[in-house]
Amino acid sequence: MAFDFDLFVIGAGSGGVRAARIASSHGARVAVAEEYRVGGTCVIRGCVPKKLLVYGSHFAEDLADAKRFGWNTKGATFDWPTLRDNVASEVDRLEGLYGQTLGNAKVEIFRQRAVIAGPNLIRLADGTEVSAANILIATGAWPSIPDIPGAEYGITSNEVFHLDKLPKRAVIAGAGYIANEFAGIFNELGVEVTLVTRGDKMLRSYDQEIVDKLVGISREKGIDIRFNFKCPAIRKQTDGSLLVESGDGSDVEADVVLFAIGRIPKTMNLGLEAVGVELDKDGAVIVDEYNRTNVSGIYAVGDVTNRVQLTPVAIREGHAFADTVFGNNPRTIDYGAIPTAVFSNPPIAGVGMTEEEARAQLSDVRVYKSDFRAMKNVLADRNERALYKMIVDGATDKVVGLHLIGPDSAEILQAAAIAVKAGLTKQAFDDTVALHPSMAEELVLMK
Ligand SMILES: Cc1cc2nc3c(=O)[nH]c(=O)nc-3n(C[C@H](O)[C@H](O)[C@H](O)COP(=O)(O)OP(=O)(O)OC[C@H]3O[C@@H](n4cnc5c(N)ncnc54)[C@H](O)[C@@H]3O)c2cc1C
Ligand SMILES: NC(=O)c1ccc[n+]([C@@H]2O[C@H](COP(=O)([O-])OP(=O)(O)OC[C@H]3O[C@@H](n4cnc5c(N)ncnc54)[C@H](O)[C@@H]3O)[C@@H](O)[C@H]2O)c1
Repeated sequence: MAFDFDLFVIGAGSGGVRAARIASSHGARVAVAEEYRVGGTCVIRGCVPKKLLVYGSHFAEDLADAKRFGWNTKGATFDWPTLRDNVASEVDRLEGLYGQTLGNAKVEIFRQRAVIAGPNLIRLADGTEVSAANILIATGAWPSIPDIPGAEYGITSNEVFHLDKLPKRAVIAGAGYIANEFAGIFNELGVEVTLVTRGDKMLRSYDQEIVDKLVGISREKGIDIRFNFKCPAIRKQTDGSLLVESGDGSDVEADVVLFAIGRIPKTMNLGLEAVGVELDKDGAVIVDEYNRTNVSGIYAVGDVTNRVQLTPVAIREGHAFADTVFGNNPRTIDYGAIPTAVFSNPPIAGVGMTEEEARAQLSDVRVYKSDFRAMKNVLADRNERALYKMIVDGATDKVVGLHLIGPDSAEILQAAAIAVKAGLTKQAFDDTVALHPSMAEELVLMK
C-alpha cells in the first residue's frame, strides 16, 4: 500500500526535529506537525530562554562585585522589557533556523496540531488526513498544575518568559530544576522570592550535600526556602495580590505564583487509545529500547516517554530511532552517566553516582571533597564557597561520580564527565597536571 509519507513526526521539538532530519537524510519521505512553534520546549520556552535569563540576571552580582575590581558602576539600572524582548528575538531567530534546517532537509512541515486517527493515519487540525508508514510521537511534556483551589491564579514556565513586568514578590512552588533556576533568576533581578516545597528535600536526584550547600547559599542571598509547605490553596486578595496558604498559618503573600512541580507527558487526546498504544500510570508512552510502542509502526521519543526529560537525551533518542528504522543501523541509547546541571545561582552539576547511591550500591566507597572559595569571590569579598565531590569505588579506584556546586560548574563538569563515562580512575585524575589558576584544577588536586 502506498502511503503519503514514510514517516510522520508529531511534534517539532528536540527529539522530533532530529528524528525527521536524520530519517530524511536516510532517504525517507518525512513530514512533521507542530501545533505551537518549531523548536519545541527547549528552544522556545525552556533551556535557551532560561539560560539567557540566567546570564542576564547574573549581571546584578557581577556589577556589585565589579567595584572591588576597580569599576565604578554607579547608575547602572536594569530594564526587564529589554531583557525579555531581546531573549524573545533570539528565540524567534532560532525558531527560524530550525524551520530552515527542516526545509533544507526536505521535511514537510504542517504548522498545526496532529492526532493519530488510525494505525497509519494522521488527522490535522484543519481536517486534512495524511497517511504514513511510520508515526513518531514526539509531543514532549506539559507543566503540571496542582489540583488545589486557586491554582488558576498561578503561572508556569510557559508564561514566565513573557511577564509584562517583574513582580515585587514571587512564590515558586516546587523544588526541582525549574524552581531553583527561577529562584536564582528572580532573586538576582530584585524580586523577593519564597520557594515552597511540600517535602523536606529538594533536587532529589542530586548529591544531597551539594544540595544543602545550594540551600545555604540561596538563603544567604535572600531566597526564603520553606520545606514541608503543603500549599492547600491560593486566594486572591482584594488588592489583587495572592495569598499562598501553608495550612499551618505561615501563609505567604505574592504578586506571582510560579508552579514548577514537574512536567507530565503530553499524550492527552492524541488518539493513542483508539489505536491501542500503551501508556504508563503517568500517561507516558511505553517504549522498548528501540523506541517502539506496542503498536507496530508507532514509535515515541523524548519527554513523552518520561525516561530522562533532557534535551540531549531526546535528541539522541530521535537520532537512534531514525538510524534504526531508516538507516539500516539498529541502535539503542546508553543512559549511563548522563551529566546534568541545575542553572541555579550558583549552578550545580553532577554525573554518575551520588554519595548516597554509591554507599547503597558499593561495598567500599571513598569520597574526596574540596570546599573552596573561588579566587574571584575572594577579591570580590563575597563569602560564597564552592564544593566539589568525587565519589570513588574503593575496589577498582574508578571515579563513579562527580558533583559540583560553584561558578561555571556546568561548563567544568561537561569535560570531566568524559573521564567518568570512560571509567577513569582516581589515579588518572591525580596523574593529570593542574591547570592553574582555575576552579577545575580542584578535580586533579583532591586528597
Ligand atoms: C523551563 C525549562 C527549562 C529547561 N531547561 C533545560 C536545560 O537546561 N537542559 C535540558 O537538557 N533540558 C531542559 N529542559 C527540558 C527540555 O526542554 C526537554 O527535555 C526537551 O525539550 C524534550 O524534547 P522533546 O522533543 O521530547 O519535546 P519538546 O521539545 O517539548 O517538543 C514537543 C513538541 O511537540 C509539539 N506538540 C505536542 N503535541 C502536538 C500535537 N498533537 N501536534 C503537533 N505538535 C504537537 C509541542 O508544541 C512541542 O513543540 C527544560 C524544560 C523547561 C520547561
Ligand atoms: N537544567 C536542566 O537540565 C533542566 C531545567 C529545567 C527543567 N528540566 C527538565 O524538566 C523537568 C521538569 O522540571 P521541574 O522543575 O518542573 O520538575 P522536577 O521534576 O525537577 O521537580 C519537581 C518538584 O516538584 C515537587 N512536587 C511535585 N508535585 C508537587 C506538588 N503537587 N506540590 C508541590 N511540589 C510538588 C517534586 O517533589 C519535585 O521536587 C525536569 O525533571 C528536568 O528533567 C531540566
